Amino acid sequence: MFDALLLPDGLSDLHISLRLALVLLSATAVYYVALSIQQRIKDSKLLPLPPGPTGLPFIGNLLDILKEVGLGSQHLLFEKWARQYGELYKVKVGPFTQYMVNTDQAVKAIFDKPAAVSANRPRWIVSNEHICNQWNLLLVNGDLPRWKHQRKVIASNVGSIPKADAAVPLLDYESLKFLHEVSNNITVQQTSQRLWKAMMRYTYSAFTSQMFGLDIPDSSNEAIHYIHETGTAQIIGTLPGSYIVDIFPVLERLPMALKPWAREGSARFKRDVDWCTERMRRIQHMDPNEKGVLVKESLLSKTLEDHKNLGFETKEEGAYLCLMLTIGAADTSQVSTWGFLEAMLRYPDIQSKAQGILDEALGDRLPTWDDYERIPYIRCLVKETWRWRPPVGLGHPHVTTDDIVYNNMRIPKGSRVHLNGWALGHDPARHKDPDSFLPERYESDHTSALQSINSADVNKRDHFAFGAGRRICPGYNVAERSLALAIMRMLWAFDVKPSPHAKFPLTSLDWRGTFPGLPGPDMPITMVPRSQEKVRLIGEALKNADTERVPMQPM
Ligand code: HEM
Repeated sequence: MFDALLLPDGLSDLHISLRLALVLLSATAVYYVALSIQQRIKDSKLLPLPPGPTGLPFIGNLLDILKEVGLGSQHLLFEKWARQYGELYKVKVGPFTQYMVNTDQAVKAIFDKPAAVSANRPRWIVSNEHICNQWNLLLVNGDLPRWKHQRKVIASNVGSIPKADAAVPLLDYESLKFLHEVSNNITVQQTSQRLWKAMMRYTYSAFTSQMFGLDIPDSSNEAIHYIHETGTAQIIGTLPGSYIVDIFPVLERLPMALKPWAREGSARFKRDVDWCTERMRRIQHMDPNEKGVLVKESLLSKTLEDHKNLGFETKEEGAYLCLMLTIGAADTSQVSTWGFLEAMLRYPDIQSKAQGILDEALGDRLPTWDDYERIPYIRCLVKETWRWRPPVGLGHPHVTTDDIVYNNMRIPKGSRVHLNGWALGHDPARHKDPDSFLPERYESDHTSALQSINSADVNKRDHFAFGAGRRICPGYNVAERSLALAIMRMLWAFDVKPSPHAKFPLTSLDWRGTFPGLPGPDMPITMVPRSQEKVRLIGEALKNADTERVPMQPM
């Protein structure tokens, strides 16, 4: 019965191998043709994805986008395309294709539901692999054990409600210092660049205190520049086309001598680790009596005091995470608060209304975080600020690890998907009169950031400022406390008014910042104390806070 398998006379081993190879090759070819037919049959049932704007060969829509970047209005271009092409469109930015996700239902279907499938990041050779040595959770893939571990550390030590509540005393203190600096210095009150710097000190210090247990006492502290510059270099490295090796990854195979990006990136990583380690040593060697409770509560102290260093492979990685979290938290919080001031500048009636509500609820008492629950209008202001001026307006890209089919359209495995945050917040189908700042639109929404993000009905989500899916910002509970407190205290203490050289009508594009759609330091505002009594109360409150708290060492 095995005769058929016997070799006919005259067939050499070579012939047999050739025949076998031929059979294998044909089988593979048949297999791939079958697969491709199957995919085509599948695809034929799907609608073609809206093609998106037409672009030039190879560079795609890069020129259109760069032109708008020059004008500071790239978010408006992506918004315009969303209105033109609908829920989902693709755009070519040089050699990269980006899928822009423009409706809440599409966000749910692409980011939330298949969360594990849309949790990776693009490959950023310079930014992720060299500058950050794959230690920065914002840049690494979602299936990396380090990402999972760092998210766990953040959830249990920084991001949960109890931990966010534990950070309120730091926010209290730093916001008080900000009020004090502004209310006592007429030059700061009247110069928007000085106000910007004072606000930067405030948000940077709030987060270095929380992460490192070290604060930033004044705006000239070198740490502000260092942190800002480090974060900027990392983000620039993620922009399409910043580094040639991200376009042609094969270049990464060159010897080190021919890879300046790798040498410079690794040197930067070493510099950053040294910077963090120096601060770690200071905390390690601090006299225990000098360590106030807030220092002990910092993420760095907890990492050092835990006998397993919170599970980090090295203490240095823990210290580095403190820097990454400060980078993620400080600028976004600063520009959120600055965006709120833009609203107050342009909507004086809303400012007066909010001040009236606060005055009625508090009299002349300084607002605290506990007042947030008691004064629903403040929640409306917080939500409206993040809808109107989302700090990450074009989303941070996720990469898919499998095909995703949405509304009969297929996003192939390996695609870059962006939550088009600005377009979503300004979608007239979602928000009536979307370009106006109207906190009243949230009057019947009493949800916290946490509740809204977890709302089963995506249509009820307040906004998408924190992203979506598995990579959603882990700091939203802290961010909500930070913005709410800043809003209450600034409204209580100051009138926001146009500066004498403001050009009318006020147009955001005249004072654009580096975050798309958000105002920068040239926004023509002044902050005038509402009364001398308030200035006195601020001084008294800061004096009491200084006596009660063990001073922190500066960064
Ligand atoms: C106004 C405040 C903030 C805004 C608007 C904001 C927004 C965002 C956005 C849009 C993302 C990307 C989400 C995605 O990929 O879908 C993100 C990621 C992140 N944010 Fe925030 N954020 C804020 C504050 C904070 C704070 C206070 C912290 C820490 C205490 C923080 C830590 C992070 C980290 C670590 C990531 C990376 C998460 C990952 O890739 O897994 N952020 N944030």
